[in-house]
Amino acid sequence: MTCSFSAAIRRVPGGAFAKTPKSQAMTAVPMQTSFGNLNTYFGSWPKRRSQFLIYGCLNPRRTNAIVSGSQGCGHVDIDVKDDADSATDIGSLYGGTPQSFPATGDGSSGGGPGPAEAALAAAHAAAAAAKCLGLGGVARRFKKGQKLAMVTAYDFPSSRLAREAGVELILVGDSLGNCRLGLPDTVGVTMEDMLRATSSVRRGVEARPGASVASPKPVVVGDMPFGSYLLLPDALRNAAAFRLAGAEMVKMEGGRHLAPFIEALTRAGIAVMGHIGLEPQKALLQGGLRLQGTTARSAAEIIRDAEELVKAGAVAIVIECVPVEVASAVQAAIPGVPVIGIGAGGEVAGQVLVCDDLLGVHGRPPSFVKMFADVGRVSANAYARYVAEVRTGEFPGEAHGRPMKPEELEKLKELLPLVVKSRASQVAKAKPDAAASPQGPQASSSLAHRQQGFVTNPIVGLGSTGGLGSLEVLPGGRFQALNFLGPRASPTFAAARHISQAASPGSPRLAVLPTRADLSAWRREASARGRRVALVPTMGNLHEGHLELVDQAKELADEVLVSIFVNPAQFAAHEDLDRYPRTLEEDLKKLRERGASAVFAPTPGDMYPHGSPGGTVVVPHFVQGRSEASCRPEHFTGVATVCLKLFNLCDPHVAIFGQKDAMQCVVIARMLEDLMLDERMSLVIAGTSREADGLARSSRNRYPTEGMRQKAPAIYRALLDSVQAAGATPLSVRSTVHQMLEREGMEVSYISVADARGMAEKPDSAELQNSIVSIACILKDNGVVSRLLDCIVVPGTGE
Ligand SMILES: Nc1nc(=O)c2c([nH]1)NC[C@@H]1CN(c3ccc(C(=O)N[C@@H](CCC(=O)O)C(=O)O)cc3)CN21
Ligand SMILES: CC(C)C(=O)C(=O)O
Repeated sequence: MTCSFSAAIRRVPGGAFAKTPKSQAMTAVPMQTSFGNLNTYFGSWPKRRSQFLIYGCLNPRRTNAIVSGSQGCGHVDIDVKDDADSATDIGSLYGGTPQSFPATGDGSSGGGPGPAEAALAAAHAAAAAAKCLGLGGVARRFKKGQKLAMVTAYDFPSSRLAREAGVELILVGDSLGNCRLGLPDTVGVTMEDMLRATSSVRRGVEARPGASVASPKPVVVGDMPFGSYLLLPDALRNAAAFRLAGAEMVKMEGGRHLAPFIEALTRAGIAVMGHIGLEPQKALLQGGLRLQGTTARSAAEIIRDAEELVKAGAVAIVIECVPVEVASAVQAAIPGVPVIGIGAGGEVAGQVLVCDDLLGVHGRPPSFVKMFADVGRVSANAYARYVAEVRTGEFPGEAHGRPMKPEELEKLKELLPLVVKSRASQVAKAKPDAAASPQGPQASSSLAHRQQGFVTNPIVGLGSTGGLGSLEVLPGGRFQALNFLGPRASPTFAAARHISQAASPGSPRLAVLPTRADLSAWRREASARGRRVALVPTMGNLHEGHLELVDQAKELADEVLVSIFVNPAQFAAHEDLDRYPRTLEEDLKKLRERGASAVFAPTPGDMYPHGSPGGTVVVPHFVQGRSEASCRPEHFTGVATVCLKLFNLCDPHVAIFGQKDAMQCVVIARMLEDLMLDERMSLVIAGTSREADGLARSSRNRYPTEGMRQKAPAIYRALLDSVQAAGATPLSVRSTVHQMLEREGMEVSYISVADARGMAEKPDSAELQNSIVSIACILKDNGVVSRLLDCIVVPGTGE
């Protein structure tokens, strides 16, 4: 430790400590300082060490007490061995003996580290995490051949996440403009924007990391925005502003013409990172955001630029969007300086990516980006759930609010008897028995939904004839009313859609995906483009009901993927698997006209490589023996299994089913919940699509003879009449429907009035609200037998 009394440790904006010249008259880095000491000017200083330097105090506990919040200014210059990667130098600075990290699981000490060793290890880890990697640390890792990871950050949380992940460098990129400010490109970003971002990023780096983080703090690089370094004085002033805002280095786009700037900045104590290849601030002159250095001549220019920048003092170089070989040659030409590539291959010292690109939150990432997570999608689901839960009253729940102390509440009631009493009593009464609450519709209905976890659109199935209204089953298996009614039902809307399709000839194009491999390629492309995907699973033989699902899917996502697969596993041996109508060409034509994006039409062998149903199946036990499952015991296992396969393959944001197959909807909703798929997708149940006379549309409607067709609408009429009758109960519905349909000569396989969530049959005299009334009928005519299904949902009260 040598004392030369030439520098001061100052607290800089953002709270970090930096080493600066003692007097303002001096250059940023004192001329007499040793080369080895240079690095100490470019990192920010760990608080403990700075405090020691400021006060020259050997007792760290005492300094903690003295310094907090002070604007420290001292005068000790020390020759710090910049060894931020080893956890020893804080100890030696304070006079401790260097300790080696206790080896975990070391048998010699008889069963791992004891409490003292563990505490020491934790202390070392904390000390390491509190340090700054600094330019010296980066240089050391580079010399050791370790690859360097740099990522952009623009604010506190993105910086904290990057720091906790252990990146070496954080770039406060001017991509702030297009990524976070909604600008068309990076050109409109101002110094003000960048400084605010830089100080926030600095705070994220300084925030106390999670307990498991042992890596030192990364170096923060400020990206000089367009126009901030046109003239040398601008460059100096603006770079200094970055330094004060918390950046340890600045990055500038440009070739050898920047050499004098880099020399001047370096002389002023500001480290510079060059940026060559694609320079987005110059995109207009470079022919757009495209690959650079594609010719031998231009590649050679780039390599010379790199050499000149390094000669001028650049401590690192970003190279963007050039062929792999060019980036590799740049690194070879400047072996002493790390080259950080983006879209430039792996033969360089490190990589940089825009955080929004790797997280999947940027709409249009460049093609060289790898998306490491689909955070955009996770977020979209979270927002959708939030909105839905606010609307249904599910949120806030009891855990999300605080009650008033009873005695204060009493006093308040006395003060304001009219206002307070009524509300408090409502809540108090509604709680124990929500459904039976005689209170206002608001309180009782929202609590009823919560109890049942079920919200219905009151119009679904009740008196409507078209495919109107729909239910969304939210993550967590809840149903939410979706309002497709307005625009869909209006003729103007239909006309507008017609015109918009006609106006773009040749599109929409329908991708036909006959194999899993085709699907997977299509799906990846959709992901890469940040497109939301809605899946409409079908067995083909498409009718208007399916096409209405496609319409609704278009409202919910960017791409509509329709699967067409006649699933052998859901047909029992005696059922009509072989006779099931297969009309692929017609189906494709209809989907093309309707504007679906893609059709996945696999073979049974592709879906069941080990034969159907295969060794592993999904069994929805909870419906066994109930309504449709009582007739077709294996059917729902086949349905759930194939849907799970389809969800895994298609990875949709949302899947849409028609409500007509009520039990199927309940089975899928429950599967999503039980197998925790609801974390990544939601389910929308669309209202049953009906012919003008009320007959539910079905792929099987081709079967009925003309005579059957005449009779079939009686099914829906019977359902409606029975539930709308005054004082209707589950018992009355069951018996009325039976009588009405048997009078028509139909055979009722079952008529079920079930709890909408679990499909448990409701007791005879239970409330009819929140039930699914479902039916299967057998029609016979001239030796032809047909089985027709229908259902309606009876909504809860108060909606
Ligand atoms: N989100 C985001 N990611 C970035 O990587 C990034 C930004 N924004 N903004 C600032 C600059 C601009 N960058 C970009 C932006 C787009 C392409 C791009 O689309 N390139 C085409 C290459 C076309 C060609 O080679 O001709 C591509 O398809 O990747 C490249 C770099 C890199 N930077
Ligand atoms: C793409 C990287 C290198 C960048 O300059 C930015 O994010 O602004």
